[in-house]
Amino acid sequence: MVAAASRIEGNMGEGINREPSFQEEEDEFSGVYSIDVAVRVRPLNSMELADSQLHTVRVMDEKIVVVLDPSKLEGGNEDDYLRAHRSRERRYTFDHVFDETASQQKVYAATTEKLIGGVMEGFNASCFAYGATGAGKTYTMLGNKENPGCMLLTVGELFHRIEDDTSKTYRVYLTYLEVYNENIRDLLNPSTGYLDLREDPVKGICVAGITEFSTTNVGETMELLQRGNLNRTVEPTKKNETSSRSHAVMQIMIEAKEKTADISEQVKIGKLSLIDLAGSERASATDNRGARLVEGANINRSLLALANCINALASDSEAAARAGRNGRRRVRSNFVPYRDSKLTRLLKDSFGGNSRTVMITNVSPAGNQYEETVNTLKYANRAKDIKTKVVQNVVELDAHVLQYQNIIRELRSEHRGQEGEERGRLAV
Ligand SMILES: Nc1ncnc2c1ncn2[C@@H]1O[C@H](COP(=O)(O)OP(=O)(O)OP(=O)(O)O)[C@@H](O)[C@H]1O
Repeated sequence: MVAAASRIEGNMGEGINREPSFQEEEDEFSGVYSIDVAVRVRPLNSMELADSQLHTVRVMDEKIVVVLDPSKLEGGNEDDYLRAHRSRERRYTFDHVFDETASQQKVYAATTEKLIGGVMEGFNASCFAYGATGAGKTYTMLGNKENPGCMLLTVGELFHRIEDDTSKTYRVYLTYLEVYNENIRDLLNPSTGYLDLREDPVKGICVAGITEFSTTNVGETMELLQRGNLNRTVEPTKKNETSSRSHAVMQIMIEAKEKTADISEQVKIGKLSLIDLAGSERASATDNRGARLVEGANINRSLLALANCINALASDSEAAARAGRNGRRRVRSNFVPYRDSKLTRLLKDSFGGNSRTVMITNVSPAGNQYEETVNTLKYANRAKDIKTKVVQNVVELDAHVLQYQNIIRELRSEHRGQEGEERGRLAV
């Protein structure tokens, strides 16, 4: 089987002169954004060290990543290689590149932290970790007790800022789901079985029947996340002892309302999606059989669908930019095959819609992971070209008042009915 990522074509050294991510409109959060793409290189693990695997990835200026072909390195000095084989190396530029010494805090500060302010102001944002199996996605997104990852650090900071903001009242609730073998399961309430996606004209893509848990502090949120993780589908594979076999999506919804709001005030509703994708993998490299092989095929199917969407969206953005440079208006856009998998339907907003999006690309530096690393970087390089348009989600409070009025009306009529029954009984 060919790894999903291999469908993405990238040129050696492409993107070196890339401008940093930008906002085309003049206001703090709304506007057109390029997807922010970061790369994180994990350290060689104990097995790779015991196996004397070559370290084939170099990071320069926290922006450039260079991958050396291990077949040209065998027996040679890695630094000599750099001088002798400059033309053979693969070199990419990204918004941020973190080497193996980068702390969880550093990765978080450059990626998800900058999404928090917008989400509190009613904007949507997404961060997802992409990479080969065992490359460090779950470590980056979730981490562990000693080194919490982006999900927990983001939630911590979010509640910090909510506490500090005395001008508004906030309501925070969260959902946590997995996409496993093309089925959606609620990780916080797995007894609900498989859930369906639907498109809401106001909320965008929604999972019908998913349980939303209201949360008021970090401790509560961590408990919910831990509970959800116990329900996540994880199996040992040859490449990773605790390989995530599903895509996990945590969504935090934040409703913000001015404390001084009068009856016609507005409610801002922001949504932050934090996504730990399952690892892309080659069946030949993982030696998987039976159920693991079927899972792998489904994982690759959804990642291939994601790659195809990224390709279509990136081509659109390039064509629009070209048309703009030539003073033309581009009218035709590519068909984006979101419907090819549950994952792409679920992430439609994150890529092609109303969301500021950060992609964290995880790679291993080990020589025996060379192909996976290069494929992953090509994929990420393509994603840099995608642009999303971010707008604020505002709901008129009048609509809520109307809802409450309806509820009060129903309760009153129920109460009246009960009173009637009571009177009837007394009269008998
Ligand atoms: N930056 C890092 N520093 C230290 N250890 C790391 C780092 N990244 C990953 N690891 C370790 O490497 C192992 C594999 O990482 P992880 O489980 O995060 O991979 P993954 O990409 O989520 O894999 P899969 O797709 O199979 O679930 C874990 O033991 C993890 O703790």
